[in-house]
Amino acid sequence: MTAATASASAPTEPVAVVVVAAGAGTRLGYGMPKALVPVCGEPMLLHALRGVVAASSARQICVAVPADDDELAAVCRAFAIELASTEPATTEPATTEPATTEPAASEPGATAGTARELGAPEITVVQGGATRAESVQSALTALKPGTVHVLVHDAARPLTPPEVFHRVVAALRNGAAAVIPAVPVVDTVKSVARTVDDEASVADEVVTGTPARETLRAVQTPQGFDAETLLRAHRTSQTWSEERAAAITDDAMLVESLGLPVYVVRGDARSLKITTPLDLRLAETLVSSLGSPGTILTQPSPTQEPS
Ligand SMILES: Nc1ccn([C@@H]2O[C@H](COP(=O)(O)OP(=O)(O)OP(=O)(O)O)[C@@H](O)[C@H]2O)c(=O)n1
Ligand SMILES: C[C@](O)(CO)[C@H](O)COP(=O)(O)O
Repeated sequence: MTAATASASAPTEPVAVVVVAAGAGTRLGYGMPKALVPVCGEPMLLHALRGVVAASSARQICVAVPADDDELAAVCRAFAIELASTEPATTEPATTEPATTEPAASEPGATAGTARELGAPEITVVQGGATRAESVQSALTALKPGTVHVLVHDAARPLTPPEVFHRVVAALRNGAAAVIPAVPVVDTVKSVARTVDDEASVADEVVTGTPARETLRAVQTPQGFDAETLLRAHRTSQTWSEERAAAITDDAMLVESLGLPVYVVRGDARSLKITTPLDLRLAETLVSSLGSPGTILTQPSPTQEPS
């Protein structure tokens, strides 16, 4: 199916959301995994998970946490309980499998059973890897069979408004195999090179070019994919050299490398990635003034251009 021929009224397909939360948060500098750092008193991951649930009808949320983590897995367990106490019961028959036969949610591949029994998305916890791409790969191995669409979302973007998820899912349902949210770049962007010899005493870098700004976008998450395509893209990247693999900064570039189109939908300034202490302060200001992801649904973005 192509984007041009797909029908907007296509039936909904099973969606899973991968939330990557295994990063160290070195640039934030809190001495703990970034996803655990509190945003207005609650772990960043919890804000992100609430945002995913408020926005999407995912049947599974697969969270990649650091290998030596207990605390983020505990956040996931607590969230599954929170969901179970707020979600209406499903019309599907409840599983007869007792929750106690499932592995604890802190174990790789573990599922928090309570939420599943009540029709909320399954929360699955896996061990992340040394890089973001490896964390995604680990989560992909734990997807439920039959998953058709996968969204990959950064725990470090805890304030992504639901509309962004909706745009991504709509593009998938309209036939895209890969779709990313993005915003225009506001600064003039330069390519640079390290200075050498005499120039090095003048400055560290020198400009090599100025790409046309109208053609540039700052890319956000969730990035959405046809599940088979994303799996194929990650499998292919596992054959890449260490140097090439180290340069992977998002999932879309893996699909690009397969020669497939990656479509772009409008992102949102509120979907900022918390990377530095200044980003954290900004996020806290946004939560204080607009509320948490589940409660900022109806607020227009202060920086959004009219659609
Ligand atoms: N090995 C890794 C590295 C990153 N991530 C996740 O990928 C997202 C984007 O990464 P980034 O913001 O760069 O987070 P960190 O890697 O934690 O940041 P830093 O480079 O400052 O350590 C985050 O949600 C992060 O948890 C991950 O799951 N596994
Ligand atoms: C995936 C991403 O958030 C898109 O902007 C970004 O590329 C992650 O980059 P990082 O290197 O993990 O900070």
